[in-house]
Amino acid sequence: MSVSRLHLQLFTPPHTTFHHHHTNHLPSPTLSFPPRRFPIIRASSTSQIIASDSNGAGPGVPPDLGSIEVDAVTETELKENGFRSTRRTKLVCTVGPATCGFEQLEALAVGGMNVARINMCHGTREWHKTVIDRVRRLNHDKGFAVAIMMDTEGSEIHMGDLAGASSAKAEDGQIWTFSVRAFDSSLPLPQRTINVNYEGFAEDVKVGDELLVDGGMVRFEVIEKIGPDVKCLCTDPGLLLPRANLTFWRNGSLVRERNAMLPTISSKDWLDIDFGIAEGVDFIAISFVKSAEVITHLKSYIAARSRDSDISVIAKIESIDSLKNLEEIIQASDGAMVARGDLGAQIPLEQVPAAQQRIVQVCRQRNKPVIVASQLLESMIEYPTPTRAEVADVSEAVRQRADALMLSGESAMGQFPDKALTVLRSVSLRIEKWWREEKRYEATQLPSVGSYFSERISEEICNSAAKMANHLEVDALFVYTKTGHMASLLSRCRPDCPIFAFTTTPSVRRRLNLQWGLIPFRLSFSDDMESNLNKTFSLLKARNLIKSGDLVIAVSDMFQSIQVMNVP
Ligand SMILES: Nc1ncnc2c1ncn2[C@@H]1O[C@H](COP(=O)(O)OP(=O)(O)O)[C@@H](O)[C@H]1O
Ligand SMILES: C=C(OP(=O)(O)O)C(=O)O
Ligand SMILES: [K+]
Ligand SMILES: [Mg+2]
Repeated sequence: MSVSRLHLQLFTPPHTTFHHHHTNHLPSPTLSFPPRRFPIIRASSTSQIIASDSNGAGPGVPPDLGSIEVDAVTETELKENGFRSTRRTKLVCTVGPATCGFEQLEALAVGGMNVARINMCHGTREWHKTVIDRVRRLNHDKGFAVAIMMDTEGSEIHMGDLAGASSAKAEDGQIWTFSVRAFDSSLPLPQRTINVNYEGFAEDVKVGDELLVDGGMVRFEVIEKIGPDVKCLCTDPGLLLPRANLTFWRNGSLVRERNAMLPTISSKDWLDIDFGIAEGVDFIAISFVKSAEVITHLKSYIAARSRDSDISVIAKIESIDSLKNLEEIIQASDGAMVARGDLGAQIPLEQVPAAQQRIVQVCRQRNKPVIVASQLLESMIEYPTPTRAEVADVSEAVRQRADALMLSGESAMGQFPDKALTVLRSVSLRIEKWWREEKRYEATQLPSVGSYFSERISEEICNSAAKMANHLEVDALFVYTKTGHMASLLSRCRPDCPIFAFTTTPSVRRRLNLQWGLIPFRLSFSDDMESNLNKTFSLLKARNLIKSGDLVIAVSDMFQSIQVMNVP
């Protein structure tokens, strides 16, 4: 065999960190540590590698073939299409009445759902628990690694439940009453009456204000206030849906009176968060985030409550304040969502695309996963094919290289959840392929994100490894990562080849599912890279996921090196 192996290695103390502000005063880490065990660049024959066994057993001992876990769908995709064409953009599906059954969830998982989202605005905690249990069972029984995201209700102003009706039609010229009264829930609501959840509503609105349902799907004008009741004239007819969001506008701008003082996390949200922690969800998405403090506060709450504090906090960017404080919020969070539904009700619609572009870019720079959400395929709630405009919108999010795309009503209550997922999948694949073929390297500058010198070394290693992978046209990047950090640094570079991320814990593996280009595997590994590589090669080869001769680049967070090699 004429395979060669290139090994670049940097030495820093594994557990010592230097604050980079101090690097002028401290000796360089490379100088203060023992001499290198290997030359910086080494070429060696791969035949040596096969001889040693991962568990320290001698040659000839069969490797533990059952000990690598990869998502069943990804495995099929890798086998059928080879690595290069796997999907890089991740898919989040909101689970609702249309998709909460076990078989329906399975169909979504088979269709490529990476993360299942439950929206605490709707349904009961028992209902959500059933969904969580089903996803867990699906993962356990069928070999998926679908992560669970719980989305809080937040203190938005919204309509009540329509007393059980699935919708109500508001016609042009009709007078409707929006009321903060506590109606008897066992009785039907009086005709053309809508309950509002925000107690200050009747005080805050003024005659002449415009009332927008779901950011303008239906419009009213406030014509009279009578105690707790607000009489409104319908000016743009449409369908009112249970718990639809309400905003009111005066002289062309959003009214933010006492409602702007509502807490980001309401008392009901805290109960939901406790529920999420108890259930061990993987992500908690926080609605209507206004500042970084609320995120920091929640993160310390989670760290104190949950055993391994391994729940990621996603900031939903959907308010004027969240755009104002965007950089700090994203810095404090573990990821963000471009929540275009409410965002489009708070800023003029024509500003939403630029806001999306900026949020995606800031997330990428700060190395945080970002989800583009809401109305991607809205027409598919009712129709089996998307509009051309929707396809163009999905393409744009993929072209911006967002980590993930999300379905809301399309999967929660639409008639074609699986078809909608197929559209996201095929459009993602096509645009990603087009990007690679056109060699559209972006000019995006990736600033350093770490504050410690050792973190900066990891970043430089990942940046270089990704660049080498592109230039050498390797088949895959391998990353051995306990916390997932090195994997995210590679993902941030958006390399041409997929990234096989090996991690030891199931929860890290599930969370990596949200990040662009990562194929997460669970594998127990040691601090010895030689044996990790041997073990991985034999396990993946045994499952026909890689073959002799494939060119890979490997990095790890235990050992600061870049290795280039052919699979033996
Ligand atoms: N758990 C649920 N139970 C009932 N309906 C749901 C549930 N989750 C979502 N839905 C339905 O799907 C629609 C779209 O979901 P989503 O976008 O998450 O919520 P919203 O419209 O409140 O922003 C909701 O308006 C609601 O009609
Ligand atoms: C995703 C969003 O939030 P929710 O569906 O909870 O309103 C949104 O507003 O776009
Ligand atoms: K929500
Ligand atoms: Mg929202």
